[in-house]
Amino acid sequence: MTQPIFLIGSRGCGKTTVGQKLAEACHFDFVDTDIFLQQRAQQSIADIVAKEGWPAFRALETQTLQTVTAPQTVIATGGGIILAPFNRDYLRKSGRVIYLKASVAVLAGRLEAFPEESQRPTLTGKPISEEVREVLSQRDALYRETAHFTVDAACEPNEVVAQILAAIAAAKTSTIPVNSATAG
Ligand SMILES: Nc1ncnc2c1ncn2[C@@H]1O[C@H](COP(=O)(O)OP(=O)(O)O)[C@@H](O)[C@H]1O
Ligand SMILES: O=C(O)C1=C[C@@H](OP(=O)(O)O)[C@@H](O)[C@H](O)C1
Ligand SMILES: [Mg+2]
Repeated sequence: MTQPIFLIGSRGCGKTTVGQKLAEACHFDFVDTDIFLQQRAQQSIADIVAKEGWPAFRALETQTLQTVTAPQTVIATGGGIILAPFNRDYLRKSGRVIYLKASVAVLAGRLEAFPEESQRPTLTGKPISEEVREVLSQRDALYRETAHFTVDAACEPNEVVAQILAAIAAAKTSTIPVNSATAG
């Protein structure tokens, strides 16, 4: 299996953390669209959004997604990558897409502990747990329609990696189409 593996899901679900471990486990390269984009732009996401607005960030994100997509690579995306229909289609066509799903309580707990505000400027102006609830209710269906597999992102990172590897391995040996083989 050399297809890229894309990790999608809400802020704080662990895409960056799990992505690094998954890449090590598969002997794949690792790229994070947010880290790549900020290095290229030589500024933080908070600065890009403050100066140019969210649409400018979203355009850079779509460009970055295409630039970093490569075989044998695990790609951690930003939580809003699935907002653009182009990105949703591109992700599904270009590799295996994994939704790291977690509850509002788990996500809000992690984001309150590690807000990383330079990478995660507010999306709504509301307190973290209210924002997480509102944004997840808008995006959950988009994550589900984009993903080939959904995993439980509330457990510890090595366990999330194990779930992803098991889902990919099961799909390889199954005759059932990927979409109907899992919750995703
Ligand atoms: N499975 C996990 N269990 C506990 N903490 C986690 C887990 N995954 C991520 N974290 C922590 O949550 C925070 C956000 O993780 P991160 O990987 O940056 O999420 P994302 O890239 O999806 O926004 C980090 O501080 C990270 O250490
Ligand atoms: O949910 C979002 O819209 C965003 C999530 C962030 O990435 P993480 O999901 O890695 O925190 C980052 O791309 C940007 O702040 C926008
Ligand atoms: Mg991240």
